[in-house]
Amino acid sequence: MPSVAEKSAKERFLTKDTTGFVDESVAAEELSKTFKALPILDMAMYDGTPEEKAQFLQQLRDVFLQVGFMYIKNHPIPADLMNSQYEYIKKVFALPREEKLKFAIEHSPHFHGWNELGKEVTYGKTDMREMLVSGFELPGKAPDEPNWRNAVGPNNWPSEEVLPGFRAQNEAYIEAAYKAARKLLAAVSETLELAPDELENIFLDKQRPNHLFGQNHYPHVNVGEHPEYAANLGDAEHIDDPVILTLLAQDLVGGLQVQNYDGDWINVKPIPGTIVVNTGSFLQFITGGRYVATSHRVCLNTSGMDRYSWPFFLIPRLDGPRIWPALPEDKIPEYVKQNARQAKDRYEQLDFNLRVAKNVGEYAFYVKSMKSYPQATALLYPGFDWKAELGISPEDAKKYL
Ligand SMILES: O=C(O)CCC(=O)C(=O)O
Ligand SMILES: [Fe+2]
Repeated sequence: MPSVAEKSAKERFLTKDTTGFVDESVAAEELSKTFKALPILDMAMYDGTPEEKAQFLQQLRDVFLQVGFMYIKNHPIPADLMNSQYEYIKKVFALPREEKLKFAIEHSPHFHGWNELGKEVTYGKTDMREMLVSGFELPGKAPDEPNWRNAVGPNNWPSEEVLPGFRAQNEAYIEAAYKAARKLLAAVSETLELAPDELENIFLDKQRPNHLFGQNHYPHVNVGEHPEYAANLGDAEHIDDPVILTLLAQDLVGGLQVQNYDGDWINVKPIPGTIVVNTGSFLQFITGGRYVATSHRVCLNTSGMDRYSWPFFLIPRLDGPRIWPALPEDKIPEYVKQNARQAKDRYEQLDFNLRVAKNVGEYAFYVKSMKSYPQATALLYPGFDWKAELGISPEDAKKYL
C-alpha cells in the first residue's frame, strides 16, 4: 500500500481519497512571509462567539499581511450549488467547438463568453486554458458614456437548447459568490478596524455590480507529443488586478502555485470543501502596500486529467481611480503597520500599468481585455488602437506590455 504522500493526485481524485491534503496546510499561528503552504481559515468563526470572531479577524489580518492567500472552510457558498457548478463546467467545455463558437467572446463587445484555447496571450505566450467569462447581467455602455463602460455588459451564454439550466445555474452561483465576497469584505473592513460596510461603500458599485466570473478548463497536455508547449503555463504569473478579493473554487487536480517572499513557488493542493481566497491589487493599494497581492500562476497541466477552476473576482467600481488612494496613515491600525511584510517591490512591478489608465474601467477594458484577447479585439473593434487611445508610446508598449 503506498502511503498517502506517495499517492498521485490522479489516484486521490479517482478514489475521492482526500486524506493527506489537510496536513499540508499550516496553522494560522505559524504564518510567515516565507510560507511553505497556505493556512486554512474557518469562516464559521466569523459568525461565532465574540472570542471566535476576534480570533478569526486576527488570523485574517495576519494572512493578508504575510501571505495574501488562504483556504476558507465553512464558507457561505452552498455545497450543492458548488457541486452543480462543477458538473456544468465539465458540460459546457465538452460541447463541440462549433457550439462553443456561437457564444465566443468574438460576439460580445464586452468580451464575455467563450475564449478558445490558444487565444489568450500573456507576455507573448499562450496560456494553456480555455475560458468562459461572465458576470451580472448588466446593460452595456449607453450612447453618451465612454468606451470603457463596455468592460461589462450582457452575458453570452450557450442556448437553453444546447445546455439547459446552465444560465440559471450560473446566475445563482454568481449571486452566491457575490454574497460570500461581500461578507469577506466586511471581515476585511473589520481587520482594519473600520465599520463592516466601510470598504464596500468605498469600493463597490452596487447599482452596476461589475464583478466577473471566470470558468477555466486546463486540458491535459501531452508534452511528449507536443514538446512545443513544454515551456507554456496554464495561466502565466500574475496578481489579480483590478481586483479586491478573489474567491476561487477548483477541482482536485491541482496546478495553482503561489509565490512566497523568497520567490519559491508553493503548490496550492486542493482541499475539498474549501475555497481559495486571495488579495487583489486594490486591498494592497488601500492599505499602502500592507495587505499583499501575491503572485500566482497555474502550471501546464500534465496530470493526465482535465482541470477545472471557477474564480469569482470582486472588482472595484469602474469609475473609481486606477491608483486607489491609501487610507490615511492614522486610520491604519498600528498592528498592521508594524507587521507588514511590505509589498513595495510589487508596487514597482505594477508601476507602468498603474500610470496608463485613469480609472478602473479604462484599465479593465483596454489593458486587461483588449491586450489579453488581441484576435477578438481585431474582429470586434477593427482598426481601434487602444494603446494610442491611452497615449502609450510604441517604445513603452514594447518595454512594458
Ligand atoms: O485556475 C486557477 O487556479 C487560478 C486562476 C487565476 O489565477 C485567475 O484566473 O486569475
Ligand atoms: Fe489569478
